Amino acid sequence: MSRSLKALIGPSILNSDLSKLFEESQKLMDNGADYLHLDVMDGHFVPNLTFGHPIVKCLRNHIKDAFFETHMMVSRPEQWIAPMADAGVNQYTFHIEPVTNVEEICRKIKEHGMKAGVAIKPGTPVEEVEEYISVADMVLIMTVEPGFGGQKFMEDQMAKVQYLRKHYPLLNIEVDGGVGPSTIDCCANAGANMIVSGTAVTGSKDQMATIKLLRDTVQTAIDKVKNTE
Ligand SMILES: O=C(CO)[C@H](O)[C@H](O)COP(=O)(O)O
Ligand SMILES: [Fe+2]
Repeated sequence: MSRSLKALIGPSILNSDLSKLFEESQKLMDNGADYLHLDVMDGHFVPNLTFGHPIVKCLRNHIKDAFFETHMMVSRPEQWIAPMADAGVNQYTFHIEPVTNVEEICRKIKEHGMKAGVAIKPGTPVEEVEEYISVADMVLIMTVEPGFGGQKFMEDQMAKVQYLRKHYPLLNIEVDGGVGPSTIDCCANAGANMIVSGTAVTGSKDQMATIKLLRDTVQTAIDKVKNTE
């Protein structure tokens, strides 16, 4: 049986009311999110702080069945693998920029029962992440400088997505930053299938409709390519 790509929407709770992390997260799942994208920042790799594994573990105690992806914007990704696995994380996505042992980190993530995602910032060439595709489960192309929610989508990053999709038809490619109804066509047509959307979803009056619009747009683009093969 051939494997096929699926459109998946993972809202980011970064810009929501974090004092209500559980309620906000549950609401997103109830409104049709496929997974939750949890932005972890260490104040060193990026100039901002969010939360770490103790909070993720508390969230997991209240939300048993959602797929949790942690987007690790940290200088020492290796340090947090075991605690995040213990916190119930399903996918550990880290930036390749601050480390030299990407393969080893991916191996360790998998040994801890999680999927491994490799991420690049806008200034990092796509070739630098391409060499790790065989050891990773997903590639994240950032469409803003990591660190803050609510920034403007960087359309020029779509060339990286197009390149990866052309050469790796079944690769899970995620985009993150400034993605919403006004930029989703761009992402879908370039070939992204995993969509992180923060402000556009959490700030929307109708979360369910917004999540559906994002998913339908991406799935339609995937099906179109499938039908021309
Ligand atoms: O990783 C991130 C920022 O570093 C966030 O996931 C991202 O910015 C999502 O928020 P928005 O859709 O509002 O841009
Ligand atoms: Fe993120």
